Amino acid sequence: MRLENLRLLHFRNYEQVSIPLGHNITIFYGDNAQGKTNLLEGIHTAARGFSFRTRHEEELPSFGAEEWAAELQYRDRYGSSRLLVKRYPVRGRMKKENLLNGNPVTPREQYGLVNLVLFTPDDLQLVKGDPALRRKFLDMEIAQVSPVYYDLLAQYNRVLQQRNRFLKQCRDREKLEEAQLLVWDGALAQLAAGILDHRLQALSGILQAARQVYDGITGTQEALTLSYVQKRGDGEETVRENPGPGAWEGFYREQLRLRHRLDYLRGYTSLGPHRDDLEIFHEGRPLRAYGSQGQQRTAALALKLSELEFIRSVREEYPVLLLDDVLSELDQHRREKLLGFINGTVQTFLTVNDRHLAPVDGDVAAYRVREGRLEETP
Ligand SMILES: Nc1ncnc2c1ncn2[C@@H]1O[C@H](COP(=O)(O)OP(=O)(O)OP(=O)(O)O)[C@@H](O)[C@H]1O
Repeated sequence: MRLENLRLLHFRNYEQVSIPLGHNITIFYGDNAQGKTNLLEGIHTAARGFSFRTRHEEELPSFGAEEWAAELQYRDRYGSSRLLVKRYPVRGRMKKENLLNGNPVTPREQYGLVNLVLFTPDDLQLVKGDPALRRKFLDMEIAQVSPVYYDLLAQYNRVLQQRNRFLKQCRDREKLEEAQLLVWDGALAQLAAGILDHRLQALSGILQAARQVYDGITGTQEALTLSYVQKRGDGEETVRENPGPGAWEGFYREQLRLRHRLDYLRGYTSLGPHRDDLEIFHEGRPLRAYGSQGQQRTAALALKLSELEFIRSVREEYPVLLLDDVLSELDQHRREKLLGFINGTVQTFLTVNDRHLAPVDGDVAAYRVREGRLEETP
């Protein structure tokens, strides 16, 4: 997968820009608040159809503008293509179009077209931070290579919202309507089972890839392990086996039913993939509790880089890597490992304050970014 060109129109602090992206590594460097991240956001928005920084698309047009567009030219093993995402006013309303080579694409179709791995300083919190970060990590990784998983997640979230809404209605009426709740349980159980099965299947590939990086940085051997933890509302359980979606569906039906009262009192669904977590261990000890900050960051780095191998193993080509402001957060040893790992294998776009923090050579382009203008430098 190679990105070839990015065009932005009235996007953030770019009035109009066209940037050739064909190099192995492209570095956007400069002072704070100049527009470096806006460029990665532009790539992401054109590729995926949405920003990674905000859900509020009214923030994207340049100040004073209403319409904006982001266009990406890329090449994969099927040839060259063009993705265009634009939003503009029509009769007082905003209209958004997502086009692949001029033809409309749905968000689902678009999601897997350009495989991207995005790494931001927030991801360095992957080990210690909120469980939602680790769920998002898993979900984004799997959904990119599996449209089935993408659908399961979308449907699950919809049914979960409906079940939660129903629980709140019951609470407001002070009456638990079990028969209706069982109907929601059935719909949710089937989707939850599919999600859990996909996650557990993906996990061993992710671990294998993450270990290569982790061992390479720490000089250990298979020190990193992962376990999948089911939060069950009234406790938690490590999942050690995967009996398959049929068995999980039965499990969820039963366990959701047993939690009717608890869920009614709380007004939300206390069991399911939306509550689960990943526990990350170094030599058998949870890194979250016992790891040094360095170990935690190394594991986070290894897990993020595992996405590259995981996607390649399924898609047979590397995704593109977007590194937003991560280099300055890593010490020299980890920085060198990271750059050594990507250099020459993965097309990478990175932002950094100081050009010297990215001492890469080969097929590299560097741009100094100043107030939404780019200047190519050696
Ligand atoms: N919709 C918009 N229109 C015009 N300018 C915008 C818009 N949204 C953000 N900006 C400007 O973009 C700049 C921030 O850009 P960006 O987040 O890319 O910074 P950066 O160069 O990555 O900085 P840092 O190194 O601090 O992360 C700010 O000057 C901000 O005012």
